[in-house]
Amino acid sequence: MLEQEIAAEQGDVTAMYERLDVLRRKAQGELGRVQSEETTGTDQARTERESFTDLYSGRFSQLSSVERGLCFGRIDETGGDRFHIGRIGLFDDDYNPLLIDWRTPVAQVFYRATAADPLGVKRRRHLRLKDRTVVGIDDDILDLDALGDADRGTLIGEAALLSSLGANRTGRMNEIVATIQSEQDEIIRSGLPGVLVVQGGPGTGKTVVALHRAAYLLYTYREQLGRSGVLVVGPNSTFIRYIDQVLPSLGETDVVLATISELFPGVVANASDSPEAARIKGDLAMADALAQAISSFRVVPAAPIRLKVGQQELVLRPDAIRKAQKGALAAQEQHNRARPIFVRRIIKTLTNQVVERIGRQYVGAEDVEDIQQELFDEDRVLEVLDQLWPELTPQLLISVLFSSAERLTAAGLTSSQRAAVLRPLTADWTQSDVALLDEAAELLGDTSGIVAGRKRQAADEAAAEEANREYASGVVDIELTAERIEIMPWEIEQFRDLIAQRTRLIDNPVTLAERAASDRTWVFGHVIVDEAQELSAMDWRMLMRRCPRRSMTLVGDIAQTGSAAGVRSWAELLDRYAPRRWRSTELTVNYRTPTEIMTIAADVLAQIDPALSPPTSVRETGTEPLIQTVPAEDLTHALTTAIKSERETIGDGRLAVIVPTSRYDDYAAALPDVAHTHDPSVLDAPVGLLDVAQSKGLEFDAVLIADPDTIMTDSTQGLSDLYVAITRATKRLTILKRAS
Ligand SMILES: Nc1ncnc2c1ncn2[C@@H]1O[C@H](COP(=O)(O)OP(=O)(O)OP(=O)(O)O)[C@@H](O)[C@H]1O
Repeated sequence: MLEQEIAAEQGDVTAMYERLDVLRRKAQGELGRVQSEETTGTDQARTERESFTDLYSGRFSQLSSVERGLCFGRIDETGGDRFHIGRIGLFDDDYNPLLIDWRTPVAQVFYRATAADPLGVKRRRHLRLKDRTVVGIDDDILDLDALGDADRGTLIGEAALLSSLGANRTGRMNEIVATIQSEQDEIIRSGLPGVLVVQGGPGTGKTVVALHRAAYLLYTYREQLGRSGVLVVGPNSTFIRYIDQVLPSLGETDVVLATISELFPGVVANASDSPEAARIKGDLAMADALAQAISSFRVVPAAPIRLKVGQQELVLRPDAIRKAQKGALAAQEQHNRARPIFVRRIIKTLTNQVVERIGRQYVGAEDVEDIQQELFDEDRVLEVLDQLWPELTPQLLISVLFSSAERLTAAGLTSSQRAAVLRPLTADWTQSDVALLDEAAELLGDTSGIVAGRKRQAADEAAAEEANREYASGVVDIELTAERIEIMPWEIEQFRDLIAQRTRLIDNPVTLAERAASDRTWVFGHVIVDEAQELSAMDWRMLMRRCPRRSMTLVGDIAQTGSAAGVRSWAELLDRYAPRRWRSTELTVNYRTPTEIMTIAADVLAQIDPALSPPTSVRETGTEPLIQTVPAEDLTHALTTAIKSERETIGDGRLAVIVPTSRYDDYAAALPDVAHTHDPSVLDAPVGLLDVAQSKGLEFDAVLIADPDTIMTDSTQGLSDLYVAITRATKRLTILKRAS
């Protein structure tokens, strides 16, 4: 019976792969033809060729990325219809569906139907393929009477799920289209508008669900999101590397993946703040402090300023300066934008003095303009203007502010706050500086040089845009009429854009993701934040600017908050930024950490907050965690021995050694043979040495925690840190405690 079923499935699957091969060959053939065609050598001909190349190579790589596990499911409806679900939609020559894309609305029942609520589905079938061969099928009969166990209602395709969860980790996150669970699917397909908060304990799939949601939204709202892109924010660069293959493997590339440290273009924020400095700099009070700091740069001197201009001595009195300042501020513009008003007023005051000296009756309107221009060009005048109202860049403001106790006082910081944040003028940027730079940019506005440059660029771009659109439309029409290209109806607009964009790219070679990443004022169509609990109030202020529509997905776990400046309550955060426009949901099943390890994690969680309960593990491994206490002086030796024995046990799996941040360098020196955090290969290496912050969001087959007591005392969030460390393991956990 089973063999017959497998043989029947094989017939369908073979037909799908044959269709895939046909489409691939077509795309490849078109690509080869376009590339080998002679062009007339003009810019336009080159543009046209590059656009065709992009179209066909994009299609070819999308068709290639779906080779593995092309089809993974089948739905049999009660009405008798049935269809296969897979990574991509495929049709035969008569447009009959061979395979339905997992993101389409029809595919939804595959993930949602449960025994309790079958949604018109009689049977859900999971197919397992090895290369192009069907090697297994696994059926859920969604008939309540037959199943008779309502508790099994939420988990689907257990065999398929459990076999994927038990597999060794590769060091990179994988997509999970074949085994998305019902509670996860609801989140993935939740509508685009508003803020969706996904709270969930460790290993509940928050990250993987957020990434599949990005792929779903880009597919479903392509028109809207294709132009604005999606921003995915993760906790650190190792994590970004860990997830960066998931979206491309789902065929999506219009996504910017970044850490908070990377959100101010041009700034690389590699240094770290002390927890106290991070807390102060992350507090919302910094927004006012920066506004005050900026106003302290606008100076009204106590005594008149005397300026020697040519042969004359001009005088700027404090009350004239005050008046000019007041007048400029009345315009309610940002600091740099209001400066020209101040400058004009001061120049006018000085011009009047010159005119008075000459005698008003001898000076005509043109002479007045000349005098003004001369004053503008006078170095001494510019110097005074810069003292009274300097043009400021965000970088200058923040570096000067944090290196000057006097300016910090003017900004309203207390003496203990000043002591925590004061640093040298040339100190490296830290992660908490980024939101402050962004805030400063908002308060300061562009400098005059940037404004002039932007105006020029906008005018050039508008002219080029118009020409491009016209040209692109012409090319598409000619090509279609001459039947030189085969283009699907839904690709026509995209192709027109591609040509228009390509023409532009001759001067300006950037993709949407690159443009978005390099523009501080870029507005994203959707923003996804992972480990959202770690962001400070100032980080949120910055992120909200990137998404004024408030279409966001925030995934996180308050119990895992490691940052002293992090989120304590989603309601508190979102009632401020998206009142009545946010909704929250929870993931409750832990797919990563087995029951045996979660029992230990649960004890730590109870100490964080007795009201919290850990997610339920789907798996047991039968292997209890090992907890050993060793004398302090033997810790490194015990660690080396444990690493060796764990490596032997897990074979080609991955091992993480998680150590206290304060002792990281000591352990790094003692363990030269394991990959360290800043080593780009840390994810691929068999053993990686990490502290808790760097292990956030990652997972490993085995985890070795050294000196948990120091992890707990290293930070005010020590218990949460330990909870994070314990829950990184998919199979084995060893804890080496230091004897006191
Ligand atoms: N439906 C699923 N099918 C297969 N694997 C899944 C599924 N859901 C989650 N997983 C796997 O479970 C593991 C944990 O998922 P993920 O990292 O997204 O959890 P998380 O909630 O972000 O965890 P943490 O908060 O601890 O970082 C990953 O290996 C993920 O691929």
